[in-house]
Amino acid sequence: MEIFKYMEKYDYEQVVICHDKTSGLKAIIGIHDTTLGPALGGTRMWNYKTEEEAIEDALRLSRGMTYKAAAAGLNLGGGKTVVWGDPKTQKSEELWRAFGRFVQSLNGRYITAADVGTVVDDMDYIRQETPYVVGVSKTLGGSGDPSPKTAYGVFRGIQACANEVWGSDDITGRVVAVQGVGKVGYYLCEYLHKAGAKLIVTDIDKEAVDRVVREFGAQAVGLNEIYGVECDIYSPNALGATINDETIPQFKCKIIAGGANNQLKEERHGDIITEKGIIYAPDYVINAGGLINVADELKGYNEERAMQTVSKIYDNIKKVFQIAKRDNIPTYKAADRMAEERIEKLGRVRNTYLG
Ligand SMILES: NC(=O)C1=CN([C@@H]2O[C@H](COP(=O)(O)OP(=O)(O)OC[C@H]3O[C@@H](n4cnc5c(N)ncnc54)[C@H](O)[C@@H]3O)[C@@H](O)[C@H]2O)C=CC1
Ligand SMILES: O=C(O)CCC(=O)C(=O)O
Repeated sequence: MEIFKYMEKYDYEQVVICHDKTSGLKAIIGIHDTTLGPALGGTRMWNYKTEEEAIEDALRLSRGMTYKAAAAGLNLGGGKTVVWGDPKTQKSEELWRAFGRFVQSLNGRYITAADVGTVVDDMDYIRQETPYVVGVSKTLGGSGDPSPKTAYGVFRGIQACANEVWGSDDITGRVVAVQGVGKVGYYLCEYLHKAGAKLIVTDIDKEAVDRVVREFGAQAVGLNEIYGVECDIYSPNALGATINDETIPQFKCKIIAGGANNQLKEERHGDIITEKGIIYAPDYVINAGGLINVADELKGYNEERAMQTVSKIYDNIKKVFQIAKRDNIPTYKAADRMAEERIEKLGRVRNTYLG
């Protein structure tokens, strides 16, 4: 991979390669854009096959965070770390503390958090070396598991979609097909059930399915059946890339709105569902509740305030729809435009010399 070519193409600011022999730390911090504020994004620990794969992931993910933060209305830029290693066998206190010292050396340009392969305990070790980490334990002033907040944001996004399609936030009697009833999916089902929706669910974890059937009266279906069920809303909360050439012909829904990351297999699938008349809530706008929640820690965590900000995902989704109509483009492109416009305008505002 030609790093500078890639950085130039997508306008990256910085890539930091961190190594510590004692702990075996191999980490790559990607800082994409800090126009709006310090770059915030989680640390992913993964056993990448190659060095190149790890660098590519750090870059791709950090750029995604720029868009997520900008679209959420946060004063934050985009960053992400990948730690190259097996999260099951290669974690240690010294590894996280070595990493924490690298984060500290950036003096607040980058703030880390948890991601795939990392948990609150890892963040607590990092906190011993730097204040530039969020998603730490509640006893350290942190906000704990972000999943319920992510689910609340997805629920608010679904209400915005309902309003767009049926002219009302009320989802009483609407049928929602929920794929994945893990952390986010479970809490989402709870919100939907309380709001009077009917649930059809699937998950590879039978116990997780049984729980939502028992608690929320959901109907369980097979893993591949979920795409073709008669429903009003399809809500992906498990895997990425479930909007693809195989699934699109099966969809009977009017709305796609869920918490999973990277839902469109390819961008063109966003065009195809728009042509089919399906309203799509762009993933990084609707699933920003976790980010909004951890970002609140920077002000001294206040759960009520965090929930109020998460609730605004309703307005963010509505704004995406307005831009899509204004510019006659699919919603996934409108989301990018909304984020880019905010960065550009505020970037210019922040150019003013303050003396
Ligand atoms: N937890 C959070 O706050 C956030 C999560 N996300 C995204 O939301 C999605 C769900 O995240 P979590 O709930 O935290 O993860 P999780 O691991 O708790 O839940 C995912 C669920 O999907 C199920 N699953 C896996 N493969 C499946 C398949 N082929 N068909 C049906 N179900 C399948 C798993 O068994 C599991 O129950 C992920 O894409 C994640 O990246 C995005 C933003 C924040
Ligand atoms: O929710 C978190 O813990 C950090 C935010 C983040 O990295 C993400 O939303 O992907």
